[in-house]
Amino acid sequence: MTKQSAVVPEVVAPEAVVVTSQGLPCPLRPRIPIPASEGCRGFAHQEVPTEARNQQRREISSWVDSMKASSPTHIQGPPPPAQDEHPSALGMFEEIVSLSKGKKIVMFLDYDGTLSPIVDDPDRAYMSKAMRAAVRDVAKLFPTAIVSGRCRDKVYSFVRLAELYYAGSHGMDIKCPNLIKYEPLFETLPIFLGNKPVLFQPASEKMGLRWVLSFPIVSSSGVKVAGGEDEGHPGSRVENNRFCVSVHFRCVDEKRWVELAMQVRSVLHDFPKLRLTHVGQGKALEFLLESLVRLSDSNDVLPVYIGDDRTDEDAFKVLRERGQGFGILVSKVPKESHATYSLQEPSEVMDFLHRLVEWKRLSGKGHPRV
Ligand SMILES: O=P(O)(O)OC[C@H]1O[C@H](O[C@H]2O[C@H](CO)[C@@H](O)[C@H](O)[C@H]2O)[C@H](O)[C@@H](O)[C@@H]1O
Repeated sequence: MTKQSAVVPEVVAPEAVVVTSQGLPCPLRPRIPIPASEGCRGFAHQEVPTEARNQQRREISSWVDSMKASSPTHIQGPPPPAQDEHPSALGMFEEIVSLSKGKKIVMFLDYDGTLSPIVDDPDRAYMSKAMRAAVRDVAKLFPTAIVSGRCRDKVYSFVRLAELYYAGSHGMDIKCPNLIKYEPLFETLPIFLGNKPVLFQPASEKMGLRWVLSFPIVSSSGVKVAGGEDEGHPGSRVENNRFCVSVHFRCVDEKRWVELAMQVRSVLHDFPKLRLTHVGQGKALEFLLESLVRLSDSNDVLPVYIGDDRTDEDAFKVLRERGQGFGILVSKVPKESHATYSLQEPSEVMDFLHRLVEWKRLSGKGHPRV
């Protein structure tokens, strides 16, 4: 990262907890069987032995800590200093484009915190017109995918560019562009040709997510956990992302996060197919590389993934493990990351996209192959 002061006054703003219907590892699944409640509105109050409850609290606390540490942040103060481990992608731009020599760049862009600034109200995380224009220009030159935890329709309603790939619900809902403009890249891929969008939905709506959401999420003590007018945890919010649910902590008093996480967990015991977890975007990236663009075996492809939070780490890791392409972390503060480079905020992401377009236009004839 670029400049940073020694002490950065910072309010840590946590990522949402994600409840997903995918069968992912589940660090927060209750270890103690809790009797099922009758019906779905009420959740039976149960006595959990004190030692077990303390153990649960310790687990949750450490999970909440890791969520804080890996989440997008609000910075109040001067920008952070250079971070050697993840040098600025703008500062290293020449090196980056030299890595792409003879390769086809494929762009993967996270949405929240990458293309739009983090804001308190998830429904108002708008993308600027200038950013939309930058993404549109990039997509004219390189295959470009938006990879998001949000429901695909929602992220599309913010981005509104039909020529992109969209992976919503952390990769559980993937759609190709209506019009494929990259035939020269995909000559071996009849799946893309013919103007037919391709959908990939590994999760199933039969898993009951809609049913869960049609009721208030109520804790075992009868307190509504999240969503709307919530007396128990003011500021909390549940977001329906179609194949997963986000429970937002950002506007909840930090002292209540552990309690809120414990309530979310206790509520979920009646829904065995749902998991409370951090999910990642790595699977979406792999799917797009392997199953859709079928570029994974290709040595002449350079995937570039830009993202800001823990779910993006998964994708950075995939790229590192493949030894293919690289991740760019969007963060104002130093973080442990599998990314190779960094950018501080969405405005720098836009600068990077502009430079990529300018470089491509100067160096090539608008053909995707470098
Ligand atoms: O993968 P992403 O596109 O980054 O989606 C991850 C989550 O993004 C949204 O939440 C985050 O942004 C909100 C708006 O700035 C912010 O209020 C919230 O605190 C952030 O966690 C989205 O609302 C979630 O559903 C996504 O899981």
